[in-house]
Amino acid sequence: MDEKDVSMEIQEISLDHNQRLPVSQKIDELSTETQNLKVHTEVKSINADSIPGPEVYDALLFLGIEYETLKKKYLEESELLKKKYFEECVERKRLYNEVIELKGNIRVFCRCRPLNQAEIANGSTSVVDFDPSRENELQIICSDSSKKQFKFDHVFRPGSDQEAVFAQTSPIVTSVLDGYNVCIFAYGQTGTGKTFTMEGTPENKGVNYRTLEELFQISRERSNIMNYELFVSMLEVYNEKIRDLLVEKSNQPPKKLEVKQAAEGTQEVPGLVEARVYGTNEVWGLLQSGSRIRSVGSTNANELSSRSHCLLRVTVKGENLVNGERTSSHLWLVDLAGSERVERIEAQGERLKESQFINKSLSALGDVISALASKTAHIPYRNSKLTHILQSSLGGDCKTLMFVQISPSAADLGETLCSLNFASRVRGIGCGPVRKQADLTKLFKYKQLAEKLKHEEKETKKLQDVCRSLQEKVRVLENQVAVERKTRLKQPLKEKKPPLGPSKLKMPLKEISNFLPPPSPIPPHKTMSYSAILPASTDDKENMLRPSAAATKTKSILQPRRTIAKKKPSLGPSKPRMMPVRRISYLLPPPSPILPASTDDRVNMPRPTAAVSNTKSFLQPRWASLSLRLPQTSTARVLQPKRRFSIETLPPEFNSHMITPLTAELKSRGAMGSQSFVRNPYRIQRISRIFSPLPGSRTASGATVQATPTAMRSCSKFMEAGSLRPKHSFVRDPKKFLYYTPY
Ligand SMILES: Nc1ncnc2c1ncn2[C@@H]1O[C@H](COP(=O)(O)OP(=O)(O)OP(=O)(O)O)[C@@H](O)[C@H]1O
Repeated sequence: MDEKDVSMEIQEISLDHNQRLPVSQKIDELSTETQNLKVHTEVKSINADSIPGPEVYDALLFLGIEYETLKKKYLEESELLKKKYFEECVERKRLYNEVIELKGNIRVFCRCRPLNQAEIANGSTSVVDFDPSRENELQIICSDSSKKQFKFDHVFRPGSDQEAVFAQTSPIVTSVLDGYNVCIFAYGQTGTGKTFTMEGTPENKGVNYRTLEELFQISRERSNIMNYELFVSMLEVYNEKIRDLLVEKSNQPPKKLEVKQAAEGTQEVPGLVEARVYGTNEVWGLLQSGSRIRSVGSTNANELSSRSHCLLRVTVKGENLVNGERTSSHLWLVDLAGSERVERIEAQGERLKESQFINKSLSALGDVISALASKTAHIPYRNSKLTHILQSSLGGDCKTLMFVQISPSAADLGETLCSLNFASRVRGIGCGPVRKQADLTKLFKYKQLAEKLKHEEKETKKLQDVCRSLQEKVRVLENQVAVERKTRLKQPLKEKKPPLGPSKLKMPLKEISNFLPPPSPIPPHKTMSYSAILPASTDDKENMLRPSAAATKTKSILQPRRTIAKKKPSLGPSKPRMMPVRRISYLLPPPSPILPASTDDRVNMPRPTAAVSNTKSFLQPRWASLSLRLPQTSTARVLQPKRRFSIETLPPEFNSHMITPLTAELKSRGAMGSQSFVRNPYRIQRISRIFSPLPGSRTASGATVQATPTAMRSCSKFMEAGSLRPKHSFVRDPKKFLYYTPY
């Protein structure tokens, strides 16, 4: 019986009897007891030693609080540091850009390669001379032993290594991280080291690799506030065709690439490979693979001559982690094809064609640079693929750096001078910040505006002075008028003449259009007063001009300060007497029926025509609108007033001294007469203006005519009412003048 059979038997026994064996039962009981004992012992030991006291809890609590405080402090300080760093970055960016702007947005570095083996073997000598005291200058010894000096932003001598070159270049390339578009290109004769400067060799890596290395380095440094993504594209422009250098060569024909304008206005090449790069390790391999595909050929100037322009584009997309600001900028690193003379390299066939394309695009680049220099409105970017691609990164706010590569060999003297002259022209663009130069044009405009403003201010000041002096004169005259008015008001009482008018008619000077005549030796009934010209019961009464029918009923109207007369058709045979009134408000009759052409009694109005009669009276007023001659015994017919205007007359003693522009002219023509021009009030206006006194002229009595307020008002009034406008706006104030108001 084997072991299997025994266990089967035990199982059967157990199942049969449905109960366990006493041994196994005992074992179970014992194991349970042991377990309980174990737990009991453990619990006992815990109670004794392991439960921490309240001091431990306190300590734990304290540590927890301290941990929280420290954590909070750390977070605060790191925030503060971040902020400070950000501020520093902003300030650095601002200062750096200021420096770049001051130096010029286009900078030119010159690099001279050493004499190569072949040249040394040929016994070629160097024609480039460097003055140790002048770092940025070089001299070219011409064939006639004369020296030509050139100055650039930096000059690298044959001994300068790649590191020294990049040390000067790095501030410009890194501004791409601040959101600026940057373009660096190497220009020069074939075999002068353009590719060496830009690409370099595995032992002496050039600007391209070092740039990416620097960009990675800085983006790592700024990682706490900035997040950068770097992309690389590589293309060549060969015979005016764009070729993607990051696409592996295949049997399929290459994709046709074109320059297109993106929605944001930048120039893009749709379909161009854009490789995201994360570190320097992959970059070198990528650049090398691109360079390998590049079109090269052998010329007698360079065994591995670049037959195309090689463009490396680094796109930087940045996100500011503090303020969320996003930037996207391009850095172009261009290795141009050699600027060689076709005949010099003895190019033929394919090489000749290549050279022609190369020279054409280089000349287009020269044109763009010239246009940028002369700030012409149109920059011919589209004349070549090269300039079209670089459009967004050449000129304006972009930062441009040009390496002009030269050979020291005497054999290359001509080409060297050509390259240096071109580079000098390019540098001319960057003489001073682009924005500053743009401001100069604006500055000139502002200067002109400022001068104009200054002149206008001067004029205004002058006018204000004139206005002030006129106001002063008016004030003086107002006082005089007030005194005169008082005197006149007293006089009629003394002489028992009818009162001049109710005192309530005392109006401010502005509203006074006339004064009553001074007391006259002529009996009252012969003077041109209201009482005289409005007899109560004769025909003359009807002939008198009156303002309205109602007016005649009111006595107050008959005693105005301003005398109102009505013109009559016939005034009788007697010689009319000159009114000593200075101004009379006159109501004009309708023109034709009431103004007989040939009676002495008519109202003789001055007019400047040759037909005017010999009567000099119309010439008497100096500031008068009209001189009025009225008969001593008038038999005027009452006429319906047509128009109302003011007439001024002057006392006869003014006659001989009155000189106005018009009288002078009329006198000289002998054309002064007495013909009335009442019919044409517009002419009156003009005459009134012309009759206004000459500045500073004085009357026989010594009064300054110019200062007479009536004259001023008279003149201004007509100027205002008629087509003749006052010269200056300040005399347009309607309150200052009485108006000639036709009604
Ligand atoms: N500064 C330098 N120091 C040492 N060697 C240099 C220097 N510059 C150029 N060279 C060497 O001169 C040769 C020609 O240089 P490179 O090919 O860069 O000229 P290139 O201007 O690019 O010519 P191409 O326009 O024909 O392409 C290379 O062998 C390069 O290593």
